[in-house]
Amino acid sequence: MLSLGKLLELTLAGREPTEKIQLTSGGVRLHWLGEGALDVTPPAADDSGFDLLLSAGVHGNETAPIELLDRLIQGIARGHLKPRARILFLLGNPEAIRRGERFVEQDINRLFNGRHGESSGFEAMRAAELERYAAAFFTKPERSRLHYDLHTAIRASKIEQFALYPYVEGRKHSRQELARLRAAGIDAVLLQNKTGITFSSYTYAQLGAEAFTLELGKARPFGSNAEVNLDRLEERLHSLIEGREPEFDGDRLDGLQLFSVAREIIKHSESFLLHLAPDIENFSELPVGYLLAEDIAGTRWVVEEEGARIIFPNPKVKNGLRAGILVVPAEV
Ligand SMILES: O=C(O)CCC(=O)N[C@@H](CCC(=O)O)C(=O)O
Ligand SMILES: [Zn+2]
Repeated sequence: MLSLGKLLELTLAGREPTEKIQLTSGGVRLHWLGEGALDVTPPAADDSGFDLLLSAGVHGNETAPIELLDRLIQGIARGHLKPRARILFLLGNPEAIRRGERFVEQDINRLFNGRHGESSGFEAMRAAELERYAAAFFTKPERSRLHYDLHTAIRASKIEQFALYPYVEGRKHSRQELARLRAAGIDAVLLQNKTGITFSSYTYAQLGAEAFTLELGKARPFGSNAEVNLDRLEERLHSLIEGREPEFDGDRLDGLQLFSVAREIIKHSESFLLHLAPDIENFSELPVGYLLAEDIAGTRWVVEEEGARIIFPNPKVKNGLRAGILVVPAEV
C-alpha cells in the first residue's frame, strides 16, 4: 500500500511522510497537506464533479469514525476503492486523538465560524487550520459540495444514528440531502434554527457546502467499536466516492424522524445543576413541567414543550457553552 494510505498511523505517531504526493496505479493522486489532512484527486477523465469533505476525530476519543476514514483511505491507497470524487480527509484534533481524549485544552467544535479568533492555544489554531483546508478545498465552482463531520456521542441514544443539519438565515434545508442520509442508515435529523460554531456549521454557512454532523453511536476506544454498525454509511460513502450512487427519491424520507431545536440549555456558572440521571440516553422524553436545570441568580429551565426530548446533556461544559439541547418533533 502507498504510505500516504497510512494517514492514521502517521498521525498517531506524529510523523510526516517522506513523500507528500503519491499516485495510485489507477492514477489517483494522494496529497498529504499537513498533519491529519489528505487530499485525493481522481484522474481528470474520471472526475464526477463531486467534492466530498470527510472529517472525524474533531473529538479525539470518538474512534469509530476515525477507523471508518482509515478504511476508506486504505481502500483508495490500495486501489480497491476507485475515486471519481475529489475528497478531503481531515482528522480534526490529532493531539487529542493520540491521547484518546475529547479535547486537550478546549473543544475544537466550539471554535469555528470566527470563534478561534477570540481564543488562543493550539486547538484554536487547529480550528483555523481546518477552516483553511476546507476553504481551499471548496473553491471550485459548479461542483457539488458535501461535508460529513463524523462523531460518536458520550452517551447511549434511543435513536442510535442521527444527524445535525446546520442553519443559515434564508437557506432551505434540502430534502434530497435528507433522503441521502436516510439511505446511509441515518434514523433522525435535527434541524438547527440558528447558525452555530461547529465545523459543519462553518462549511455550511461560509463555504456553501451541504454539511452535517453525524452522530454514529457511543464513543469507545480504538478497537472496541464492534457495536457501532457503520455498514450502511460506509456503503453509501463507497458509492459517492466511486460516482455510482444509486438514484434516490428526495420526496421519500422513508421513516426518517425529524426534530427541531426548541431550546439550547446554556451553562452560565459553576452553580449550574442539571436534574438528569448521569446515564440518561440521548432523545429521552421529558414531560411538560419538568425542572431540567438551575443556574445562578434563580435561573430555571422548565420543560414547556409537548414531546420534548433531551440530547447531549453535559453539565461539565465550560461556562457559556451548551449543556444540552431540548428538541421537538418537526417537519420539512
Ligand atoms: O455526546 C455528546 O454530549 C456530544 C457529542 C458531540 O460531540 N456532538 C457534537 C455535535 C455537533 C453539532 O452540534 O453539530 C458536538 O457536541 O460537538
Ligand atoms: Zn463529537
